[in-house]
Amino acid sequence: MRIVVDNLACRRSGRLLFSGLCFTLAAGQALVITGRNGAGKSSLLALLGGALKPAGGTLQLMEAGERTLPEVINAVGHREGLKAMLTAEENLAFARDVLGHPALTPVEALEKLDVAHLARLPVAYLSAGQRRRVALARLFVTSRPVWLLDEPTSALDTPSQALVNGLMREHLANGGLIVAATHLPLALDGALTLRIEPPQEAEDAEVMW
Ligand SMILES: Nc1ncnc2c1ncn2[C@@H]1O[C@H](COP(=O)(O)OP(=O)(O)OP(=O)(O)O)[C@@H](O)[C@H]1O
Repeated sequence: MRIVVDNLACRRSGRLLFSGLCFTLAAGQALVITGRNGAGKSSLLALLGGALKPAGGTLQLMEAGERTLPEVINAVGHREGLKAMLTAEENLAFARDVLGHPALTPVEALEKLDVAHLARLPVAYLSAGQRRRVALARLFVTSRPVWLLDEPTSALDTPSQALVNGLMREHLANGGLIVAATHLPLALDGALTLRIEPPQEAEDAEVMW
C-alpha cells in the first residue's frame, strides 16, 4: 500500500495555504508534518481524509485493491471527536461500529493506552490527557492501516508520550502508515518530514495587513 501525493494545493477561506506539495508514503513509513500555527497541517490531514477537496494536484492510494483512501484511514484529530455524555467504552464501541473492521474490544483498546480504569466514566469527567488517550484508543478498535494523527502527544505526560510513541512504532513495524502533524518531537526513527511553509503570496498578504 502506498499514498502518492503530487503537486497538492490547499485553499481555505480564499487563502492559499500551500501548493506544489509532493510525497510518497509506503507501508511501514511515517510522515511527520510541522509548521507554524495556521500553516495548514490539519488542513493537509483533512485533505488526506477526504474531508476537504484539493485546490490542485492529486492524492492517490496505490496497491490497496478496491479500497479508497478514506476507507483505509483511522483519524484522531486535535478536537478528538468524543461524545462527552457517553462513557469511554461507549465512545469506542460507537467508533468501532462506524469504522467497521473490528479489532480489539473497547476495553482492550483502553488497556493499550493504560486507561482501562476509565472505561465506565463519561468522557465529560476526564482530564485533557485522559481524553486524548481515550481518543487514541480508537486506533485499536478497528484495523485500518493508515493513521492520521493531529498532535498525538499533546496534553500527554512524559510516560504517556513514550507509550504513544511506542504504539506508533509498533504500528509501523506491522506495516501500517502514519501521517502525524505535531509541534512536539515524535520518537519515530527514519520518519519522513515535511514542513509546511506559507507560499510567498500569503506572506506578502500578511505583511500588507
Ligand atoms: N473550517 C475552516 N474554514 C475556513 N478556514 C479554516 C477552517 N479551518 C481552518 N481554517 C483556516 O485554515 C488555516 C490553516 O489551519 P490549520 O488548522 O490547517 O493549521 P495548522 O497548521 O494545523 O495550525 P495549528 O498548528 O494551530 O494547529 C488557518 O488560517 C485557519 O484559520
